[in-house]
Amino acid sequence: MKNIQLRTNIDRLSGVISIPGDKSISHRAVMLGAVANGRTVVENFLPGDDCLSTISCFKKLGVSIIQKEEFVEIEGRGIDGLQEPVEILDTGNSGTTTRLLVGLLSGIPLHSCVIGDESIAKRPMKRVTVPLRQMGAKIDGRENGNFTPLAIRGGSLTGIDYQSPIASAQVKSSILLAGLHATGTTVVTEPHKSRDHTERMLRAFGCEVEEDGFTVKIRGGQTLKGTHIQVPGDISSAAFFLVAGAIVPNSKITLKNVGMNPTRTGIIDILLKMGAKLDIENERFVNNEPLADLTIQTSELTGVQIDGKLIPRLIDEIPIIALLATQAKGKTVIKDASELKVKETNRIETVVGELSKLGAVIESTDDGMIITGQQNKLTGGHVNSHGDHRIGMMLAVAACVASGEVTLESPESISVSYPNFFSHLNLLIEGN
Ligand SMILES: O=C(O)C1=C[C@@H](OP(=O)(O)O)[C@@H](O)[C@H](O)C1
Ligand SMILES: C=C(OP(=O)(O)O)C(=O)O
Repeated sequence: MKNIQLRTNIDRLSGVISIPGDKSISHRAVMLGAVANGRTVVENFLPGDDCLSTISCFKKLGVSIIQKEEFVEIEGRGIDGLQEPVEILDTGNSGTTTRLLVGLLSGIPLHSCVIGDESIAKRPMKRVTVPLRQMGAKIDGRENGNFTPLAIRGGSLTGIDYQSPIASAQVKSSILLAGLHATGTTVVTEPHKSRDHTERMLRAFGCEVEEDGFTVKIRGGQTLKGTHIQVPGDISSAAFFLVAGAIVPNSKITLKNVGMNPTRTGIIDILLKMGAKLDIENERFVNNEPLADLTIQTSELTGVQIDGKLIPRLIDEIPIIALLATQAKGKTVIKDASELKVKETNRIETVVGELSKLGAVIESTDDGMIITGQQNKLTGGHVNSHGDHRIGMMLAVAACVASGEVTLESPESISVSYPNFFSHLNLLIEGN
């Protein structure tokens, strides 16, 4: 897509929007639905490019998946029912699809080949191929299985007790999905708790999963029963408008149906700690996942320190938190976030580089960044998403508080997780 001119110098955001489905939960609904017995219906599925890549891979594995306007219907083939794919499984830009799929396929006696786009080809896969090989999976790939394309010959796995060196839901979920097909029990322990959507959804499909602190256990050989899933709105998508509402003058916006899983609500903790005027209403549960409606207003903000166990609870929100910090009083220091270097882009580099172009005072560190809030408008500039959806959306929100013209290169990446992002932003600018 061509460069676009972003809307700048916005004097007010107002209105109500319903946040689209959670990306992590949408992926898992398709994956678990595919290996369940019977039909699974998924409401509020996120039709973002990443989740469409998951659907396309499972269709190639012989699963019938019908996408309708209101829901997605998956005819489960049972735990042993996936077909050997004739074609290569293309996971596009999605790390979640790649790592969870490789875990699931490791346990099934099929040969398959998994490939993604240029960004996926640079993202480390050893974090899953090492434990999966310990379980008995035969996986080949560039640099001894660290990079795609990966060739998998699955089957005959044995449960392991794995201490993960990183808090990563993709690592944990990949091993748990392999563990479904392994003999004995598979145990994963993390240094901090990562998002637990896989555990919650396995239970919604009738599986037993034990949790004790940062340890999760699954017994192999369990069957899944097709179910009805209602996907909550994605808090990682809501984060862009939470920040926009807090920093654009004269704003008050309500975001409906936001997933409030405590492993994901680090952004809420940070907004409140920085002094944001945020109301949480209508709290409820759907399919073992908490939801709420959030109202945010223009706020006086103060810088904070963000580190340690908070990092996995807001890892995908760090680009937009960096923007938030540019509009706060004082310094914000983000530490312990070197995982940012292995996302769709090196997000320490892309956040610091792109926000600097708009006049922000921000510097990178080895494992994070330091932002000195200016409390005045950003400048104009020519910025680039670098093919990273979260960088693209962060820059579109940055433009709202920029005084000059802002041009965005590679805006198309935004459809990876939020295809109707610009229509929602325009609705709030026009005041719906
Ligand atoms: O499991 C998931 O759905 C995800 C886990 C996180 O990655 P890591 O597991 O690499 O931390 C996150 O950054 C990603 O957007 C989605
Ligand atoms: C890191 C992300 O996703 P994934 O790892 O699935 O590509 C993200 O959505 O910010």
